[in-house]
Amino acid sequence: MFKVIVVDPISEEGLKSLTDHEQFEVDINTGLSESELINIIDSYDALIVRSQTQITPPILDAAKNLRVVARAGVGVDNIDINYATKQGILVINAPDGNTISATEHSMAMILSMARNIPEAHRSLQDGNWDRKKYRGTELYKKTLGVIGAGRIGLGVAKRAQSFGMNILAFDPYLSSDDAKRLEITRATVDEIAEQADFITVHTPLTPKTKGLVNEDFFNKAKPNLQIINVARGGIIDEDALIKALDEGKIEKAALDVFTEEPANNTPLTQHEKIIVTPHLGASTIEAQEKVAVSVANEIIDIFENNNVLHAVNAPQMSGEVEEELRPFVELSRTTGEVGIQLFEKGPRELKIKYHGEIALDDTSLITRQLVMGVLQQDLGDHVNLINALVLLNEQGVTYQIEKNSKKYGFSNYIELELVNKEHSIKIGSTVLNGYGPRIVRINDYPVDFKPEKHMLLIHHNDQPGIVGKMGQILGEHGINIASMHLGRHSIGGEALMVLSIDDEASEETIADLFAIEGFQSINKVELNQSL
Ligand SMILES: NC(=O)c1ccc[n+]([C@@H]2O[C@H](COP(=O)([O-])OP(=O)(O)OC[C@H]3O[C@@H](n4cnc5c(N)ncnc54)[C@H](O)[C@@H]3O)[C@@H](O)[C@H]2O)c1
Ligand SMILES: O=C(O)[C@H](O)COP(=O)(O)O
Repeated sequence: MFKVIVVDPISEEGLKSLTDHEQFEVDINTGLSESELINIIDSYDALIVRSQTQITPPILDAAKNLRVVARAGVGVDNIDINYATKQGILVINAPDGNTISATEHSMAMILSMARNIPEAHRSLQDGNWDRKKYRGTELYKKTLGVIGAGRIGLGVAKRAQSFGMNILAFDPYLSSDDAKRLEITRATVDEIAEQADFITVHTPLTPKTKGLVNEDFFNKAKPNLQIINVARGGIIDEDALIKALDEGKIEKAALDVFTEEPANNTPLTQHEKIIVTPHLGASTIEAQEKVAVSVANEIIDIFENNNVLHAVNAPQMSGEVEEELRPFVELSRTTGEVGIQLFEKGPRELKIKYHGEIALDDTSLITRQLVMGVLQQDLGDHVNLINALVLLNEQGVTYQIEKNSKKYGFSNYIELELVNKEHSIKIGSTVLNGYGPRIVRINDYPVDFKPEKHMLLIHHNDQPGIVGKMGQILGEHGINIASMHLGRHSIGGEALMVLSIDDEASEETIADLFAIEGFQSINKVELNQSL
């Protein structure tokens, strides 16, 4: 049984797949303070939020069993993603469930602002009939600047085009082909500031977008500019906005979102040139149901099938992709496990190479598996696919990836090199058609073995009789040899022997083996499981 807690108001209808599921117990407990949530969070496997509840490091520290934080909506700025990642907690969102509602709300804000609807409504309710004061502006043939042309930004652009508006858009990811197809003109932030009559922002709030619209921007703006923010408070610098309105540098603003929420009786909510709504962009019956259905179904899929569709802090994973990559996934973790056990001191750098067909795939999952294999030796089960790269960085180990689609003797080849100041070691592995995963290189030795649970890697001189002596000693210690592979540079030179044995070799066994003349070093390699 998995326990899920819902801490913000979410459509209960939309959560039905989860609440009706026999494997899940769902508690709805909204409006908790941070300390109240800290007191109860350790018994939950998954947590569902909207934008109200801040998911802070102390909450994540207390969440000893938490595997997933699910955001029933788009913006994840209320969740400390870096901390969740470090703790190995998966964060997912529902990226498209509220797109239409937020798009329509943006249009409602633009139209309300252009035609003074909230002010005129209030005035009429106060008993006035003032037609002159509330004269508005047409959208037709005006220029709309869209900053952030993603789902909502492009949705607004499309609707504004149907009003006859020209669209300028700034988004680093908007290609010229897409812009052409959508009849949108790509522009810089400055060009938008200088040319737009209306501006709407639809980026996430990030260090880069915080204050993207600022005093400098307003200094370049046209005096008739009307600007809206239905994305996140802070993308438009709030002090600069008030100053620009007060100094008549721009005409009006419409805000659905604020740096501090709830925003009650603030200079922004009370300003006569700003119309406001209390973060209502996603507040429709339809959007709330869609985001709830999305997170509920995804939580079930994660716990039942390990499928992750909308990961915020992990590579996308699905049963299908994993099935396709399964031999590589297991091989790469094992390659990491073997590598770290052959490397005596801690590595400072990992050099990862993908050659052949595998280089054409998205290898992010495989890289994380390699790193997990390396780190789990020292950090244990705490390391998972979510936090592997963060923990590697915390250990002071850098990594680099090289990809080359040219074949390297095999149709696919993965190489892990562990490096520190004193030495380095290379482990090469592949998946052989019909034979499965193999380790095919250790440093300069060509080898060919299937990694098994208990192994010994022995550097020795290539001389007659050595194998017999070794078999005898292992036999005396009651250890059966499952397989043996030899790799050497030249006859009579240095050689490498890889033994798979049925039981773990004790220190005593290894000491006895080491006494054999010609044995130079023995590395015991213990895997979590055989491949
Ligand atoms: N008011 C509400 O209730 C409400 C509802 C839904 C979404 N939102 C907010 O709207 C925002 C956009 O949502 P979306 O669904 O369109 O997301 P999206 O991911 O589809 O689009 C965001 C776009 O912003 C672009 N972008 C990122 N950094 C940028 C930068 N520095 N400059 C320009 N563009 C940049 C991205 O390339 C992307 O195209 C999010 O912050 C979300 O939280 C608010
Ligand atoms: O990012 C979002 O999805 C919106 O801001 C909606 O937030 P809400 O779920 O708190 O309404």
